[in-house]
Amino acid sequence: MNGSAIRTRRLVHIYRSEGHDVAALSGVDLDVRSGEFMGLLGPSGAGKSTLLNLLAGLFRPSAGKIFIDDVELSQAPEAELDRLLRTRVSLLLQGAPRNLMPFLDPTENIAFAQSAARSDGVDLPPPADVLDQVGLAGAATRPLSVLSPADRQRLAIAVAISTGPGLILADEPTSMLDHRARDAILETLADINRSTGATIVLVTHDPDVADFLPRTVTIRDGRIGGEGRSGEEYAVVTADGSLVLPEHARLDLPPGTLVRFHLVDGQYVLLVEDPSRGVGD
Ligand SMILES: Nc1ncnc2c1ncn2[C@@H]1O[C@H](COP(=O)(O)OP(=O)(O)OP(=O)(O)O)[C@@H](O)[C@H]1O
Repeated sequence: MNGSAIRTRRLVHIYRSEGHDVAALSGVDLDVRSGEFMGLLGPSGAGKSTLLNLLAGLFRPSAGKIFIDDVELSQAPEAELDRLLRTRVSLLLQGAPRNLMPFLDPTENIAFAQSAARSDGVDLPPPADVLDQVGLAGAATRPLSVLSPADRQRLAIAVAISTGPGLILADEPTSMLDHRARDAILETLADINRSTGATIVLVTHDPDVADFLPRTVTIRDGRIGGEGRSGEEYAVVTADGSLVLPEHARLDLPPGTLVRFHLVDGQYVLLVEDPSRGVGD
């Protein structure tokens, strides 16, 4: 199965609460290719969870567009949207227990997660195969209370993949785990990405998780603040032609700094104007 592609254009989200509005996203243009495994980084309150929830269709953006494959979420008829989000998109909430039924064993949790898609006539693998895929074959009928935190997270992942999604959205799937468990969960997700081709977008605060991922996008103040590719940091030109400075350059280049773009041997070089030079010097 192919992974889903994501495209957002000028995505804006404003939370309206009594007395004041909060602009959580202020114009996000994000492209994720089918089958990518990528991370969303950024400081607390930057808008990562809001973006993830919008991609999962949990609520509608205040403005802008979200495409999952060729479907624009705000234009899709309700029934098509429901079906797309139920069959193609899985959201893994932060904290394994929020994704699980505590009184059901692992096999029953998978069967429960699959029940709606099965009644739509979708052909799905048996729960035992899904548990095997995440390394939980030996825990099929164990009560959740005896599973380790890492195994509970594996089960939450199993639930997320049990409907054969093309897109897995995971909110901090490795938080609250020790380093060994974290690395094992990342390997499990990487294996799912390779074997099923599903696109995976995960939110993380952990620099070690970011280093593991082939691509990261940093959200800052509700905008795309930069991109990382295999450890290399890049600034990103936005749709309106502006360039968000990397955090470290902001200290040296305060607002109002003049810069020139020079083309030298086919490469752009950014030259910072000497602030002591007056107009007409
Ligand atoms: N339901 C809500 N009502 C009002 N404001 C909200 C709501 N949810 C989030 N916000 C605000 O929107 C902004 C973005 O929040 P969001 O949770 O998306 O950030 P985040 O990057 O995921 O942060 P964290 O890493 O702490 O989870 C913040 O200023 C937050 O306070």
